[in-house]
Amino acid sequence: MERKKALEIVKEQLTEHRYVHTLGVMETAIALAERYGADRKKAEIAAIFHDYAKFRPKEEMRRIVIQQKMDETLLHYGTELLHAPVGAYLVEHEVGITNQEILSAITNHTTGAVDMPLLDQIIFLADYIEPGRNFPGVDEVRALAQEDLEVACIAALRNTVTFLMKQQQLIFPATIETYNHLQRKRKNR
Ligand SMILES: Nc1ncnc2c1ncn2[C@@H]1O[C@H](COP(=O)(O)OP(=O)(O)O)[C@@H](O)[C@H]1O
Repeated sequence: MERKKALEIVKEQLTEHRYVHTLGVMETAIALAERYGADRKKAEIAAIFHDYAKFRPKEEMRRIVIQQKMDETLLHYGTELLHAPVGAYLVEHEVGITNQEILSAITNHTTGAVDMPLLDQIIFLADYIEPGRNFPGVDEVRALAQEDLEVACIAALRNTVTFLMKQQQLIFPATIETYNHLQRKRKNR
C-alpha cells in the first residue's frame, strides 16, 4: 500500500496529536530498518498502523479479544494494552493488510513479546523513542538505538517496568518476560 493512502486511512482513526506521534514512529522505524537491515516498506506500514485501534471503544476491544480468542489475561491489566492486538486484527480485517510480520509488529508494540523478530523490535522501539516522546531516560534509549537494537529494547523495557512500578500499576508479565529473554541473550553473546 502507498504511504499516502495508508496515512489517509489511519488519520481518520486518530486525534491530531496521535497522528503526529504516528508520523514520528514512521520516520523512526524507517531509519531503524535501514540501520538494522529490516524491510523498509514493512516498517513503514507497521508504524503507520500501529495505533490504528487506539481510540476504539473499550467494549468493542474487549469483545474482539474474547471473540477472536486472544490471550484473555490481557483483560486483567486495564484497557490500555488492548489496542495493540486488537489493532492488528482490525488492520487485517478492515484495511486488508495480511502480512504476518506487519501484524505481529502491531500486536507486540506495547508490551513486547518473547522472541520478537527484528521488525517487532523496530516498531516497539520506534514507538518508544520517536521525536515527540520526552519522558525521563528517552535520550539514553535513543543513543542506544544507534548502537544496538536489543540493548535499546532492554532499556526501554526496563524503563517501562520501572515507571509502572513507581505508579503502582499492574504489569502485564510479557513485558518482564521479554526483558528477561533479551537480557539472557545479551549475557550469552
Ligand atoms: N507490561 C505492561 N503492563 C501494563 N501496562 C503497560 C505495559 N507495557 C506498557 N504499558 C502501558 O501501556 C500504555 C500504552 O503504551 P504504548 O502502546 O507504548 O503507547 P502508544 O500506543 O500510545 O504509543 C503506556 O501507558 C504504558 O506504560
